[in-house]
Amino acid sequence: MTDRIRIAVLGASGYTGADLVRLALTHPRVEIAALAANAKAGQSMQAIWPHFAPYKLPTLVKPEEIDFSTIDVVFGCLPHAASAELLSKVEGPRIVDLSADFRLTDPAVYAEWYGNAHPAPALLTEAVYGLTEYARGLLPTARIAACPGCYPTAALLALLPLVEGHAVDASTISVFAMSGVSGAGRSLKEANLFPEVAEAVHPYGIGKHRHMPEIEQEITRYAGHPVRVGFTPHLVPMNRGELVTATVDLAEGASLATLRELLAQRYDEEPFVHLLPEGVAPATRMVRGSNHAVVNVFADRNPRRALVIAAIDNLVKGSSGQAVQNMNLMMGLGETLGLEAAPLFP
Ligand SMILES: NC(=O)C1=CN([C@@H]2O[C@H](COP(=O)(O)OP(=O)(O)OC[C@H]3O[C@@H](n4cnc5c(N)ncnc54)[C@H](OP(=O)(O)O)[C@@H]3O)[C@@H](O)[C@H]2O)C=CC1
Ligand SMILES: CC(=O)N[C@@H](CCC(=O)OP(=O)(O)O)C(=O)O
Repeated sequence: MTDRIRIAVLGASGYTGADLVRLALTHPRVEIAALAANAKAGQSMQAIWPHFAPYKLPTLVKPEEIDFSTIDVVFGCLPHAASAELLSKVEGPRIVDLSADFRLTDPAVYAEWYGNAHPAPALLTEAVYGLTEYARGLLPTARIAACPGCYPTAALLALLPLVEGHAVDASTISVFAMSGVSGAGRSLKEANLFPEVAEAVHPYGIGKHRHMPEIEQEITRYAGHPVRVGFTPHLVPMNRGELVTATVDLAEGASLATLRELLAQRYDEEPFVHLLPEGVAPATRMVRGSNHAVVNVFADRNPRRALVIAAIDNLVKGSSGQAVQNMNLMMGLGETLGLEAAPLFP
């Protein structure tokens, strides 16, 4: 009997799957028991990921070839819809899903924004929205952790303390966001080729990005009334990293100092979320390759408004790192295990 948690990673040939494997390799309590892919099943990890050459890893198989009765935790690093479809057949192990399939509590909202009926609506009640810092009480007993999208992770970490503290008018939130190209996954898309993304910034999903209902769902939960948010993502020519700048009106009686105090109170004890010193702007370079998030608040030219900025690595705190953090809590392990690596700089 091993004291190691046996994990299976579905989608290990994709970007989040690979970063999950990278983190799992140095996690003191994890054994990588099975790795799955789709088209790349049958290949070795080293064949498709040269950076894993020094490591011994299981060969990629199809998900249905895995004996899930030998697995403790399954990570779903799969496209939405395929994820819920496959995970609905997995019985026994705890599930940490990185796709969007279990984030939205209302399957009708999911269908509206994702363009397909939810493949497993009955499982939604078993899922906890896994923004770790706000889900600690629920994760130990949850069967499914629905890891937030990368943009919602950054936006919510910046905004929830202020919304929870009623220091801002949540109905005025507008989020300008930027992501590195790995955020779009590893599949070949013309729009993500080097000549298309290099030396350019592309806004996309303008006025209708699928992370809007996700951010709104969580802001609404903490505001206590329905909220609509503005959200405009941009693709920027870097591999990994994500930065969000939220503009918001101050609530009556609140000041910039109130916002700073709320962020300080909420994050002072957090291992992975940090309020930077006054005047220091969050930047993606500060968190690259790590599970850390950095946030800060600034005065706007309009004295009734404020700017809240957050930076994360989309492949770590924005996906695989947060997924490991959630697994640690689900399995009763120390929350920071396997996630202590400092950011890579420069
Ligand atoms: N990239 C990011 O920054 C973030 C991504 N996410 C979410 O995480 C999930 C994975 O994203 P990412 O790693 O970027 O995606 P990739 O496109 O890089 O990888 C997708 C993976 O899923 C596998 N796959 C695709 N279809 C099937 C199927 N029908 N059956 C089994 N395996 C399948 C692919 O296998 P093969 O290579 O063999 O085709 C590949 O391993 C997505 O839902 C994404 O939205 C969440 C937060 C951040
Ligand atoms: C740059 C880029 O394309 N990013 C992705 C978001 C990645 C992510 O977090 O998406 P999920 O909700 O699928 O998990 C997008 O805008 O759709």
